Amino acid sequence: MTSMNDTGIQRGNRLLIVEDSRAVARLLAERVETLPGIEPVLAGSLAEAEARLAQGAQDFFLAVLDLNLPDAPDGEVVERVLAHGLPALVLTAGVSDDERDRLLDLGIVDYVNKGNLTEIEHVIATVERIHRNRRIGVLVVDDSTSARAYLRTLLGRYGYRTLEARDGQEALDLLASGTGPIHLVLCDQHMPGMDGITLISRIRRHFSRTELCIIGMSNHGSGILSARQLKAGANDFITRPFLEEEFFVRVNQNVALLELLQEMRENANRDPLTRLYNRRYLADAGETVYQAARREGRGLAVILLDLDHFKQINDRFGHSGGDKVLVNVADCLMARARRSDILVRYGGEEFCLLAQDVDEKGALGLAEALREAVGGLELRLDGEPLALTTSVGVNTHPGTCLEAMLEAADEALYRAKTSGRNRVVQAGGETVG
Ligand SMILES: Nc1nc2c(ncn2[C@@H]2O[C@H](COP(=O)(O)OP(=O)(O)OP(=O)(O)O)[C@@H](O)[C@H]2O)c(=O)[nH]1
Repeated sequence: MTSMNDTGIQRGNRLLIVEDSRAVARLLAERVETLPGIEPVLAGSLAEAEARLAQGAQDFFLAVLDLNLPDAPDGEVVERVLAHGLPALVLTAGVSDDERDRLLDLGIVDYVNKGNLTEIEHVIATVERIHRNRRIGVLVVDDSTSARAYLRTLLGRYGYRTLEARDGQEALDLLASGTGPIHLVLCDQHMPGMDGITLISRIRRHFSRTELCIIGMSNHGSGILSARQLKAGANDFITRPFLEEEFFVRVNQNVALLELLQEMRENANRDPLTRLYNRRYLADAGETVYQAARREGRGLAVILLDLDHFKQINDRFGHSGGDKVLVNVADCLMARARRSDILVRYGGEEFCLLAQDVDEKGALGLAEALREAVGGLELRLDGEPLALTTSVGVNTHPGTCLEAMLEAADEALYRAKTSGRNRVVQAGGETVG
């Protein structure tokens, strides 16, 4: 198995813009400044660009280069920048086919006609893509060493992190190990042991289209294979030999679509006010956690918290005041939850924590700590200090299903409310605090 194969350089968030036209440089810099986390650095000449790079080439993740500079009229800047291992996007005022081929052969990311404003948007989209790609893992599965090396070089040009596997089994092992993370699999068809179609269908047994995308690769003339790869679960295919530009368009579009799907899924699972997970997420992810805990005989606790007399806060400070309190409580609970806990906004002013690997004593201790933490929040609304308390229901009895666990915790919470509020009550048990 071959390990992570990016250049190993931790690149920074700076974008080098080498452009002698002040108007174009300013236009680019202003657009780049709207992108979160990217810092544009301007240079008006080759000498200035080299000075910037000498201060720390690794601070930059990409360079946007004007081909004609006062001290480098014939595109000399391209090779100088590429020598630093920095991906380069070239701005031209129109190039001949020969010149374009020469630039692509040098290994630039792309070339763009800077005279055209819509092309400037393409530059911005590419800058954003490459910046994000540092977090995108691509697994290349191919038995040919040279094919893997070629794909790794291409992917590196766009800033992707690349992993390699020599055959289907290595690929499955790598995916199962959780190394990565891996967002895209580029998969050759003809490999010893397991062919591409078999590998694709085996990957799809474990990874949905919202988890990773797959692009199958087959040789020119293999006709029906691409259709079979798609039917097996590939999102797309590339016929070899391919034009590098087509390769990048397909890879980038598939990754962008995956990100969009993941963002939509994330939003569907989150409460928009507090950004905590929502009840729908608890039903999905909680069920998996519940089943695993039952199977492995591990302790599980449901802790339901409901803020006391919350209606009065809304009545006094308005809905927006109430919202601020909910956000503060959510942050407070989040700060105390462990990574393995599932914390959700369960209802209006109700929160649920599903805690793993916890026994009865631990769960009651945690519930009490959460009650105290909410009670200890120093909140002010309209300049007035606000005392907040919460009632808590706890259940550590596994019951027959997660739903039953939640119902029993809810019943305990009801008893906490009716017995005076600001206390923890255990399902089937006594008041704790
Ligand atoms: N500001 C705000 N209020 C909400 C939200 N969701 C629910 N609420 C309010 O939360 C209040 C809940 O009131 P009740 O169910 O009567 O409970 P309570 O006043 O907390 O009283 P007890 O639970 O019995 O202690 C209602 O006034 C809801 O309008 C929200 O997203 N934002």
